[in-house]
Amino acid sequence: MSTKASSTPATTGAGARRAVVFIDGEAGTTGLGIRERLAGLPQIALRSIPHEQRKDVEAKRKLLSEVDVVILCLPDDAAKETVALVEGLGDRGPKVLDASTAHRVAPGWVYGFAELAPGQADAIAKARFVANPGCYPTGGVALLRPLVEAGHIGPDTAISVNAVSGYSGGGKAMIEAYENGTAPNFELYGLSLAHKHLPELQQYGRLGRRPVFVPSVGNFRQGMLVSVPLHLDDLPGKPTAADLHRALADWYPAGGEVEVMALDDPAIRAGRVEPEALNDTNRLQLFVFAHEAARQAVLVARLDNLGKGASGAAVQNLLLMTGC
Ligand SMILES: NC(=O)C1=CN([C@@H]2O[C@H](COP(=O)(O)OP(=O)(O)OC[C@H]3O[C@@H](n4cnc5c(N)ncnc54)[C@H](OP(=O)(O)O)[C@@H]3O)[C@@H](O)[C@H]2O)C=CC1
Ligand SMILES: CC(=O)N[C@@H](CCC(=O)OP(=O)(O)O)C(=O)O
Repeated sequence: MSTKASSTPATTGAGARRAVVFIDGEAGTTGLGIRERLAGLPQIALRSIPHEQRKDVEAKRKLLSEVDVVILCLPDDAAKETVALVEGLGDRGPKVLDASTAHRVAPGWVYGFAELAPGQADAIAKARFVANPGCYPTGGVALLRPLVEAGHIGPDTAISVNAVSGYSGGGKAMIEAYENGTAPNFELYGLSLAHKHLPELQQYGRLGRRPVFVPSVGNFRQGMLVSVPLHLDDLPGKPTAADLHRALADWYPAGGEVEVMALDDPAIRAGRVEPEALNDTNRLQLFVFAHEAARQAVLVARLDNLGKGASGAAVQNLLLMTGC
């Protein structure tokens, strides 16, 4: 797979070339999660910079010219700096998979949500620059895009998205605050209503109006729920909850990472759902809760913020980008 003459020779037991990958920010929460997942994939060879040189620009530039793909697990500003180094290398530069927020709605970048729409996985496979989605938009876009495409959500429909995340979503600093007991057990945040995930949520959800987005974080390490309350009579064509469920089920192929839960699923019958059931997986579950007589529904997405919301999706994209 490697196309770089100077790459460390990398062969599988069968002698086939392996894709050579550098994770910039490999010691952070997302980087570590990707490394753990890649440990079981012999078709990927990892290259690293010694820890004490991890922010050394020259060391980075050299390694970038020797790998097939760089995965950016960095704060936004640092991600932009590494992208500038890659661009400076021209054709000798690697493909880029950016896990930060820096490029998700930037021109020239492909959104790394393979299940977004037909053809998206192919677009990721062919792209030089791929932006891994945010954890919350992964759930929100997965719920909303099919309903927009089916005409159940119109350009004028007002949408609110509520969500709760495990504290690992805030990276090393938030993990430390929760684990040393200095963070609250639960809090709403983003209440200036300008969370960094709004642009991608609106763009890839194809929402005509800016949604109201209210995230929250609780005292559990990982796991996530994203929910969208709906008044069915306010939607175009006044659909039933079964209509919404059918639109979701028709959109996602059976057997993929996105699973539309049956209307008689135990969680739906019980009227409750918890956030941790998909931890350490790359799966995403979608639920339609409803009170048909009251003409109300609540859509819920469940995922692991570190799985399909970050490192799991990154590995899925890496395999598409390398053809491994
Ligand atoms: N945690 C999550 O659930 C998700 C995170 N993301 C995104 O992924 C990115 C990384 O987040 P996360 O892993 O949580 O963050 P962490 O804070 O856990 O890790 C960030 C890592 O980047 C390193 N770093 C910072 N600047 C540089 C630099 N210039 N060169 C090399 N390394 C550098 C840090 O090292 P040091 O500490 O030594 O400075 C640290 O190890 C962010 O953009 C985040 O928004 C995306 C989806 C979900
Ligand atoms: C609990 C918590 O703080 N979560 C983070 C989002 C984590 C994430 O997905 O950030 P990316 O945009 O880089 O993907 C936040 O709200 O900023």
